[in-house]
Amino acid sequence: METVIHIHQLTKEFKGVETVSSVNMNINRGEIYGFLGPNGAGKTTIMKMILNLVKPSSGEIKVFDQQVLPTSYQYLKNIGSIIEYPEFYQRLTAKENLQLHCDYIGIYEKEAVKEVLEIVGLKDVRNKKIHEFSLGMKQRLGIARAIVTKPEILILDEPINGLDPIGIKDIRELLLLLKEQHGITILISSHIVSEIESIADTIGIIDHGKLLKEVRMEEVRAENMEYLEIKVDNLKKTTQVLEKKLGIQKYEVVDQHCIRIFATDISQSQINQELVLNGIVVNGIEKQQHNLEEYFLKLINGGNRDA
Ligand SMILES: Nc1ncnc2c1ncn2[C@@H]1O[C@H](COP(=O)(O)OP(=O)(O)OP(=O)(O)O)[C@@H](O)[C@H]1O
Repeated sequence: METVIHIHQLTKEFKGVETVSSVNMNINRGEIYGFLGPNGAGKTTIMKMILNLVKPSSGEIKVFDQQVLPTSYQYLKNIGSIIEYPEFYQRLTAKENLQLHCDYIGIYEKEAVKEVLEIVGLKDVRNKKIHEFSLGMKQRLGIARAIVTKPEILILDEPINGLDPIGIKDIRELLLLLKEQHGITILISSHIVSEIESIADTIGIIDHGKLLKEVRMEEVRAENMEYLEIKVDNLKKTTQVLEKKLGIQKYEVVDQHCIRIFATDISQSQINQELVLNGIVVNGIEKQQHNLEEYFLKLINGGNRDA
């Protein structure tokens, strides 16, 4: 897999306070990287450092194998971004706003504006003035502006923030289309897990400036999400049977009568049978799934405990 953004030991201090601490991240070509963390975790600061808007205190950022230096700007032509809220000229139309942007950055490809308006689904409202636009439409126009230069990377800081469920769905579909049909690598931040759970290929979980985990979504699903929940009358005896008779080590005790078993090849009925054979009353056994929200909260709480 080719890494397009490589971040090594990145640290940022503001007035002696570390807001980003020794962060390592790898964003691969063609993927959607979901950058998850509560407000103030340091997501925007990292995105700004990638875009050379904020200078790192230490550490290294490489984009397409080129180290980002305070004087680097050429690489930015290959990155589209929305950091914080996208601003537009309210009295101009969507098309005029994009044309103005193209003039400003020196793109004279006539078709570019038309093309991106079509991609983001704003072709029919291209001649509407921005003050008539909904938040979702403005976000889509922001993405149109970010991709009008045909960048290979798109960096979006909380693009779904404040949108209604339909707006969220629209943006999700748009991002998948940009990834799948246009091969764009996308880094998207959010503080709401469910917003990016379904589209991210990799997630990076950040809290208090530290990257707690970087993991492929398929790994999260396979390893952490599926579990067997068993309700029993005797916890101690159950853990003994699980460990000694069935060789199961990966389990979690929820309470005195409930245990969760993760990543096991042993079938539900086999486990049930063994427990019953050993005189344990099994009041329930069923397959369940953790959602990413729980996984995320667990990591964040664990991170706080360690801090
Ligand atoms: N220019 C600055 N000067 C001082 N402190 C700053 C500056 N920029 C950011 N910070 C601080 O750095 C921390 C991380 O902020 P950042 O905006 O990167 O977080 P975030 O994860 O993007 O959160 P949010 O979702 O709220 O934007 C915050 O405590 C913020 O106050």
